[in-house]
Amino acid sequence: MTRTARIIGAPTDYGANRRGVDMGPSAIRYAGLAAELRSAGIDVEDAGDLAVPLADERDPDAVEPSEGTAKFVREVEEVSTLLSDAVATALADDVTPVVLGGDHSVAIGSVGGSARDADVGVVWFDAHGDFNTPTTSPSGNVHGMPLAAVLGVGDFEGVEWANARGLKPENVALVGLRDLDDTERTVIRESAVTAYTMSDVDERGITDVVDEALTVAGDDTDGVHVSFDLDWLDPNEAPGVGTPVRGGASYREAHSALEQVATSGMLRSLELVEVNPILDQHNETAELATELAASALGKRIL
Ligand SMILES: NC(=[NH2+])NCCC[C@H](N)C(=O)O
Ligand SMILES: [Mn+2]
Repeated sequence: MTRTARIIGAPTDYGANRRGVDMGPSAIRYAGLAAELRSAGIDVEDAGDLAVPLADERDPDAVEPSEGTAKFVREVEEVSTLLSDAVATALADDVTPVVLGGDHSVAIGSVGGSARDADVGVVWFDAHGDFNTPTTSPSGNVHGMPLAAVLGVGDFEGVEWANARGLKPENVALVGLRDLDDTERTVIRESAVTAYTMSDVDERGITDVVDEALTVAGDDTDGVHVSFDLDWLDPNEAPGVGTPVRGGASYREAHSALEQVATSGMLRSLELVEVNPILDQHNETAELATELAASALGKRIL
């Protein structure tokens, strides 16, 4: 059966410190996402963009002290709720949600929607752990917190709009970490999630690591959500991201990892986040996102 992908744009940058990721969905569409997916034999629908509160009016000083150090948490809640509904609706319609960020805080909505009516595992490709809580975060930026949010860790315990119903930490695998904050490192160690650093990738090779990550995420679940932060790649490959870290995945490793995702047959929902067109060079990071989405959805060379 042909897979149908439904593109859902989440043009928000409320979770990031640098402006510009709100233009990610536009840049990825302009790079030819729909055509690329169709050429791979995938049917495509485009649900357009979510109505994100106007970012031009944002004022960090408007953040309530009672909201701790999580900046724009009310706006993030609003976007998460909209996105969670859109993702859950796509799955109910039997199509595969392909969410375009936006900063990585959008994962709160995508994982929430994907795990609303099913048990879901998550494979998280990222340079960072995104496991801070408002208390541990050095920046206050919610894009460094989405995994803690969906898992209900720390301050996020019992926060209904943030916690993903059908997700257990035992089914979460982080792949390719190379930049953790000190407290975040402790929180990850204490959690039941499985984390693979870039050193694990160096030692074991990408195939072995992703194979194990998919086993973790797929163990006794109804499917896997793939959260793909473009900053997982080396900045030489993906310069258009707000928080680049040297020593990332290569172009081939990224394709190979996502081809494995497709081959596993477990992909339930996908998101591509943190593309920042302002920092990009000639839209190459958006083009890369487009290609990688096709690999995750089953595009093959032969
Ligand atoms: N999705 C991302 N780009 N996250 C970057 C997080 C950076 C840092 N750990 C923070 O909490 O602020
Ligand atoms: Mn991230």
